[in-house]
Amino acid sequence: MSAGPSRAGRLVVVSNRVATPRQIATGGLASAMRAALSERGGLWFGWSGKIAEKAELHHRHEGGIDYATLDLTRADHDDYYAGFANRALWPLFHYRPDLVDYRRSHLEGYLRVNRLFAERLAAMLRPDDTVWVHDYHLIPLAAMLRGLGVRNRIGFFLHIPLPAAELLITLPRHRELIGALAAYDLVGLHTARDLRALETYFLHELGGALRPGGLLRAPDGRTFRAGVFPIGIDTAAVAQAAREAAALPEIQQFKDSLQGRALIIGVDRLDYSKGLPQRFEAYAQLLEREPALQRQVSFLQIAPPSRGAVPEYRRLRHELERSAGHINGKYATPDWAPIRYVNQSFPHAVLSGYYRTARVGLVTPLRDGMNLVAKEYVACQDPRDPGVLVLSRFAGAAQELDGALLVNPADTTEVAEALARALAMPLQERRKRWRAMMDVLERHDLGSWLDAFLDALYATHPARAGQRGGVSGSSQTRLAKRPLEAPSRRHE
Ligand SMILES: O=P(O)(O)OC[C@H]1O[C@H](O[C@H]2O[C@H](CO)[C@@H](O)[C@H](O)[C@H]2O)[C@H](O)[C@@H](O)[C@@H]1O
Ligand SMILES: O=c1ccn([C@@H]2O[C@H](COP(=O)(O)OP(=O)(O)O)[C@@H](O)[C@H]2O)c(=O)[nH]1
Repeated sequence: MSAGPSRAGRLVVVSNRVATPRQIATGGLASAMRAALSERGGLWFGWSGKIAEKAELHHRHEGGIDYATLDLTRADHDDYYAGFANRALWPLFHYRPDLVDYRRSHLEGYLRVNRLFAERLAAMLRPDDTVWVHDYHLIPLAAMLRGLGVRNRIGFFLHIPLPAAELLITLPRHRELIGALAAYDLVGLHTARDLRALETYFLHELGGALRPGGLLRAPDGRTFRAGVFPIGIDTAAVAQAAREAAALPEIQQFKDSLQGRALIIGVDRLDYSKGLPQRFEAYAQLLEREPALQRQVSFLQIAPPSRGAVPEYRRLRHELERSAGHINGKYATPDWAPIRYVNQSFPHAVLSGYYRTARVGLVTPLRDGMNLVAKEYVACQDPRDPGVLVLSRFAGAAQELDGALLVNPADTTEVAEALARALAMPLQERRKRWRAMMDVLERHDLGSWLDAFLDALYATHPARAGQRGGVSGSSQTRLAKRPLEAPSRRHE
């Protein structure tokens, strides 16, 4: 626990995805915030995950956390979540402008839901609450809260990459959207590259200024702090779970099924940002280049379906089914299947056993904000006989885990070579690389991430009323009102 600035009042976390204690949290944000809040208590506000006739608010208290979750109507879900958030912001921020499907009706829905969140949340806030908003679904939330008169400290954390300004400017109305970040007191990002992108954008696109001490100044005079806070995992707890997992019957059975073969593991939501088709191709190349490895290795890819309402995700699912079928058809023998491709999610207790069993953790996203799977894989290893992490240089985690074999995921030959090297790596080198990574994970765990962000947030002065161009002014009004006044065109 930090000895930083005083933390009086309640912590209110706001995120689109909320994970209650009994759900499997497939997604790093939900895993991390659940761990964070269960330690400190507080209120978690967000989408209930349900679609209903009207936006009803549900309250419950469980595991020391107060949950307030809101249902979404079908139209709100489709425009805000499956639409603007996941067909415009997600692909653009992951450097896939080719996949952006921008529609004005989606942006309107996005703003409508942000306003709904702001109104419902404002009614629940106490004067000394500190609000922590998460991710790209809710960028304009603080601007809208300020417009409703909320003066509390409000922080924001972006869990995904922030792309270079050249890409951001392709988003219609980017100035109002990205400019709305100035309504927060603190904006946190995973890497220095993301922070550079934010500073460059504010400087060159918005005409703002950089001020000493990590302060950014918007053209209307508002200032806010921005900083790099790489998210961590609960390293000690994850390592402990992995030690205990060996006793689970499903892990025993799984190990038996390998019949002594070396395991390569991948664990990812079924998302095009994770580079799965390229990963399958790299594995096929490995089998082709190193025939001696055939029947000696097994690749387990866990890929729980994600965002099935978005067509690009459905297409990816079909593509991977074809690819896994093709590779198995080409190389399998009656008693060996090269790929075990599983569209199912597993609780952390079981996953940690799979991670520990694997000789290689294969984490090759084309872009990723952080990638907690990479960190979990390392934390789950047996220190006496650790596996090797093969990691994309485009995951935020690569900035910290330099004991991994770093690869360009688009270069499938390079990935195949890294796999061969990982499988053949002597014990001494494996130990050295693992120790270097584990040191980082022990020093910068989930608790220290929370402390660092919250200390920085509590150290800000939420004297919003005194600032020129308060958010109840220009940018909030433009953002919230104009699209809602535009005629609703559902099928552009
Ligand atoms: O809520 P979903 O649409 O089901 O998606 C799951 C989450 O995916 C993204 O996670 C990100 O956060 C991780 C933790 O910081 C990070 O390691 C990872 O690189 C990111 O992709 C998304 O940002 C979350 O909002 C989603 O809940
Ligand atoms: O079957 C699964 C698959 C994934 N996860 C968790 O989902 C998170 C994925 O986070 P990551 O940052 O790697 O990527 P994201 O899905 O958030 O983009 C990790 O904590 C995984 O352990 C899980 O609990 N069960």
